[in-house]
Amino acid sequence: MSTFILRNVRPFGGDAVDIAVTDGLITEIGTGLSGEEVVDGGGHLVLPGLVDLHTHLREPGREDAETVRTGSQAAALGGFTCVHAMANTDPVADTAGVVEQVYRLGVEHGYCDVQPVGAVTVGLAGERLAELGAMATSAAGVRVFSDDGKCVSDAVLMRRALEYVKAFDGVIAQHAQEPRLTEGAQMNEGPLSGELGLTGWPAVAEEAIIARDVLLAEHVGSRLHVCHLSTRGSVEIVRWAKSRGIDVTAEVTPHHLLLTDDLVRSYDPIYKVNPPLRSPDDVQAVREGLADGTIDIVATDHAPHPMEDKECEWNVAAFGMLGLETALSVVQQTMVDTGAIGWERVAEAMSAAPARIGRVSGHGRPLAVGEPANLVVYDPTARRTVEAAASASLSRNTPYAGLELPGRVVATFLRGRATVLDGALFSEGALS
Ligand SMILES: NC(=O)N[C@@H](CC(=O)O)C(=O)O
Repeated sequence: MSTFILRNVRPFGGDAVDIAVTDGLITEIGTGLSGEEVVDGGGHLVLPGLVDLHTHLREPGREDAETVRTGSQAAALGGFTCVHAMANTDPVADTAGVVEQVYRLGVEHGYCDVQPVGAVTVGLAGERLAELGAMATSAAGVRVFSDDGKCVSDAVLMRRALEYVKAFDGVIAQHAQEPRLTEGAQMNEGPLSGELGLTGWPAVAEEAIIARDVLLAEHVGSRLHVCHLSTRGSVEIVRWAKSRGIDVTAEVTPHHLLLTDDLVRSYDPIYKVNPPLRSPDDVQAVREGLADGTIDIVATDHAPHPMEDKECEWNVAAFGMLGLETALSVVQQTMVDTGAIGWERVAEAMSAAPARIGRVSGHGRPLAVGEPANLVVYDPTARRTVEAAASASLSRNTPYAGLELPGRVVATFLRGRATVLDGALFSEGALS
C-alpha cells in the first residue's frame, strides 16, 4: 500500500486541509494528517484534475505537429488528467482499430487518460456514417463522436448519427460551420474583414447549424454537444434550446474568452483559428454564457501545427492554436479575476461537466474520500510570461507568447501518481 499526504492545500480556494492518498484513492481529508511521504501543497488551491473534451493530438499521421506523448505531457502541465483526442488524424479515427491505438498510446505514456473521439462519418467526408457502434464497444469505449475540423452538414446524416448513438448513450459533438457560407473563409466577417481584404466567416454560418441541430436533437430525443461556440447568436440559440428542455451542451475555448478579431490586423497567422476570433461583443456574450451556465464547459481545442504551416502567408496558413498549457490561466484571467465565476464553477466547467458529457468514469469527481486522486494544485497568485519555446508540445503556435498570464500549475496527480511536480513534468513514479 502506498500512502502519501498532500499537505496544506485549499479545495476550491477554501480552508487549508491535508489530503491523504492511498493506492490512487483519496482516503482522508482533514488537518494535521501524517504519513511517511508528504508533498507540500504550499497553501495553494486544489481542484479535481481537469478534463478536456476537445484536444488535437495529431497521432497517427502528423507526428511532426504533436504525438500522444507530447500532447499528454502538455495536458499534464496544464493540470489535465483526461483529454479527448479528436478524430481528424491520418488515418482518421473512424474505426475501432484507430481509436484503440490512440487509447493504448495514452495508457502507455501515462501522463493523462486519453479518451479517443470517434469520427461521425467515414474519413470525415460527410457522406456515410462511420462504424460508431464498433468504436463504442471497442476497448476505447468511445462515447463522443465528432467530425471536428469539418461540420456534419448533411441534415439527414446528422439526424441518423444522433439517433444511432442513443443506443450506447453517445453524443455527437458538432463543429458548427455551414460549409457553403464559409467557402474560403479566413476571419470573422465584419467591417474588419472588408478592410483587410480577407474572406469573412460570418456568425450566421455557426448559428444556422446550431439552430438546425438543436431542433434535430429535440426531434429525435438525443444528446447534442456544440463544439467551440463563438458568437452572441450561438449563445442565444443554446439558451433558448435549454429553456425548451433540449438535451444540448456547449463549449467555449479559452481563446474565444480572451482574444478578439482586431488581432488579425497584424496578419500574423498565429491568430488564425476556426471558428475565427470574433468581436468584443461576442467575447462578452460567451463570458456571460459561461457564467450563467448556458455554456457548460471550457474546452481547449488545442490545435498544434508545425512552423511551416503557421509562419507563412495568412491565406495559406493552417487554422488552430495551442491551448492545453494556458487554459486554466486564461480562464482565471477572463472569468475568475473579473469576478464572473468562482473556482467551484471553474471545476464544474473544466472537470465535472466535461467528464459527464464524455461519460468518462473516474474523472470530474468531487474532492471526497473514496474518489480517485485526480488532482491539480494551482497557484493563482503566481504570474508568468508565456514562452512558446518552453511548451511541452511539439508545436509552437501559442497566441499568448510574450503575454503575462496569472496562475501556475504546481502539481498534477493522476490516480495519486504525480505527473507534474513543482511545475515540471514528473515521469518517474516516486509517489506511485
Ligand atoms: N480549431 C482549429 O482551428 N483547427 C482544428 C480543426 C478545425 O476546427 O478547423 C485543427 O485540427 O487544427
